[in-house]
Amino acid sequence: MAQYTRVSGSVGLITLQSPPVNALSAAVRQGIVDLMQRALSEPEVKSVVICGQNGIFCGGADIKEFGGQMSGPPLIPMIHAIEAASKPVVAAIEGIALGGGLELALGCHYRIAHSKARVGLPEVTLGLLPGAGGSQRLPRLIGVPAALDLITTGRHVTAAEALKFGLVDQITDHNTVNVAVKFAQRVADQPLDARRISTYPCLCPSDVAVLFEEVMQRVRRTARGAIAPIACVQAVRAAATLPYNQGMERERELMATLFTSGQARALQYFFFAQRAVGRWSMPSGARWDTSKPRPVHKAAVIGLGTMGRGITVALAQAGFSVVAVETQEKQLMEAKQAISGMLERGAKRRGVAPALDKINYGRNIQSVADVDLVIEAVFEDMALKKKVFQQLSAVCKPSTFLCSNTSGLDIDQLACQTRNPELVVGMHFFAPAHVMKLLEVVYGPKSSPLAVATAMQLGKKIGKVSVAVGNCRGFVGNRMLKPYLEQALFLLEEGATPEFVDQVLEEFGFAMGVFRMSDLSGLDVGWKVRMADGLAMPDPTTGQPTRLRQGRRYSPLGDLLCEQGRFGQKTGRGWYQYDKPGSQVAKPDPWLHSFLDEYRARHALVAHRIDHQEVLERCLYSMINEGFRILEDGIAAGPEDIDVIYVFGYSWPRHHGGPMFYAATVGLNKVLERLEHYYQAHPDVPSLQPCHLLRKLVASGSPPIQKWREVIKKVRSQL
Ligand SMILES: CCC/C=C/C(=O)SCCNC(=O)CCNC(=O)[C@H](O)C(C)(C)COP(=O)([O-])OP(=O)([O-])OC[C@H]1O[C@@H](n2cnc3c(N)ncnc32)[C@H](O)[C@@H]1OP(=O)([O-])[O-]
Repeated sequence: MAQYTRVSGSVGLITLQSPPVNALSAAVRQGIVDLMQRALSEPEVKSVVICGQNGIFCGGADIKEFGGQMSGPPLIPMIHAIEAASKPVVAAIEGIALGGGLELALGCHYRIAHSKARVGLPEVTLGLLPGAGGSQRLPRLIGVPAALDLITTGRHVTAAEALKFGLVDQITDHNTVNVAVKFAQRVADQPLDARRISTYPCLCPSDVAVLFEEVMQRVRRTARGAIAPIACVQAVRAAATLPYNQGMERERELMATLFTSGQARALQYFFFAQRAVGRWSMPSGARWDTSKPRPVHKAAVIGLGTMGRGITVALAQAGFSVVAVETQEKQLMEAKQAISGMLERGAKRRGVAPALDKINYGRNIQSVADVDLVIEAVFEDMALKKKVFQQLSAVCKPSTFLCSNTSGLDIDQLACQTRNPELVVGMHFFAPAHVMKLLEVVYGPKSSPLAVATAMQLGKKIGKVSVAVGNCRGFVGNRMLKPYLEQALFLLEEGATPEFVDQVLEEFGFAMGVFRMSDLSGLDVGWKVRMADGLAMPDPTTGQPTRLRQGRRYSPLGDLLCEQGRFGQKTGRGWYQYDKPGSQVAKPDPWLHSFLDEYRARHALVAHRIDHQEVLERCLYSMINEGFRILEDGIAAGPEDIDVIYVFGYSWPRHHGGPMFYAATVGLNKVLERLEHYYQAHPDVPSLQPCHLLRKLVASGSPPIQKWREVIKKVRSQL
């Protein structure tokens, strides 16, 4: 919807009204079309201002409309009509002008922005391109290099940067609508021919062909299979090489392909999934909207290893007072230096002062007595963590929330060490903790909704996408990773090479295949965990064969490499070889290939030809199957939680939506059928056995992902 008022006698003011972000829904577009006609037909009106209500200009096209039948006036002719208007039209940009919102502003003859406004063309992040003339007008206004940057990255720019580009005509610290109205009065009788961006020539640098080639190469490298960034480059190239009308035709063709693509559906699903995880719920019925968080002013971090340092930086940068505790003097000094360096570099990047004074360092746990929330980040060892929780419980105020940064240990066991187990939750950060967006907030059986709400709120304040999950070994992310890693090892045993498995996964869109990732993070990390679990050594008492542990198939390949000191990049050898320890350039290692041959011969394994499809299906479907088990167990409330965890924490390619969305696009019956096939071939691998919920969903006709929660509820109620 949109509202019309006449202000200062001669200015027609059109206000977009569609909370929360004044998206260009069918009703809003109809409103703009009708009210523009009205403003142009009223003789007293000499100029027009378009603004948005509640200090927000426009968040772009209404993404909710994309899935269904589009109705109402289309955007392109609406924007053309504004540009062709005989009276000056001024966009008064407050808050944001994004996507179609900025394209609307580009159709206006002038743009006035508030100094705190942000503008951008983020369509690429939704699998689209700026298809309402944005790809053609922006390069004509700000030049090809800047337009390519904005359109291919989708980044939002500040009003100051927009002014520098010439994207807006003026910025103001005052009431933007008032300033725009005065401006509109001033330009009321000025000629408009020079203000219609579609008539501008597209000014290109002399080496424009080289520029396009470079950008295309960069985009192909970083897009990891995403098609929208490539189409964005092609659309801008059309602006640079074709007359406006032909460029618009090219924009339309490219947009038509993107609009109906699976990638656009996945990215738009993911947009809403990211927001859905904030509306968390617990199996007890506690929810985000009925559980109030308690404010946290002062926090503490215990243990200043890699994770503790990152968490301290994240807290300090967000403005929290932090008590950072490390009992070892040498570690404390090193940590202090490292944290200061991280804060200084971050502040320099953001052009602010480093938050060094937000942190008080100490060696004594007593110094956390008065904090509101503690994040324990000591070594991943249950006995050690239990001891720390006992101490914290004795030292802290009774109301202090006690959180553990663990990647998979039992939160309940830690809660049991404290006086107030209801105030204990897990906060699983991902390394580097001040950079990675994901936070798993883990509730145990005793955790109160208050504690979950407070941890979720804290996560939001430090810029994380927080997902509330239940307590089980590995929580959601690492629990699903286990069958994926396991399949990758089995594939090596059966004839594949690390290079081939990685290549398939990287072609799918992962930033790194499983073996390159393992070399980067260090093979010894998992080895230590497997040793603690009694898995890494064959059991001499039972005489079990080495490829069978605890009753199921087990691959000792990783353990065997570790026994040889091959820990990955840090030792210069792992699944690959490196020029020297610490080097990042992975090269295939002939030694490893012979080692695999010998291993297969020793275990009488006959290598067979493993193709692309088998790698992808076994690695991904076994992981997805675990995802269904997680939903069945109530560890994640819905598929969106799993998908957000995987995209933000495990570099799952966003244009595939996340593992659960991917399963829905492949077809649940196909996933089920292939899992059955592989389970039959490998009956000693329980993770390949299709789980009950997957069967139930298929039996219910494979409903769309948005309806899975209903089936999940039924399955859980029957348990
Ligand atoms: C076809 C021609 C070409 C044009 C293409 C386009 O324009 S493509 C579009 C290009 N535009 C973009 O890509 C911009 C996408 N939006 C954003 O980046 C951010 O939402 C924000 C920066 C506008 C506000 O951030 P913030 O942290 O302050 O708030 P928040 O993020 O929590 O959102 C609040 C609520 O608004 C909802 N909602 C938001 N936008 C839209 C929308 N366009 N539509 C529908 N809904 C939208 C959002 O779902 C949420 O709903 P909930 O969960 O409360 O029910």
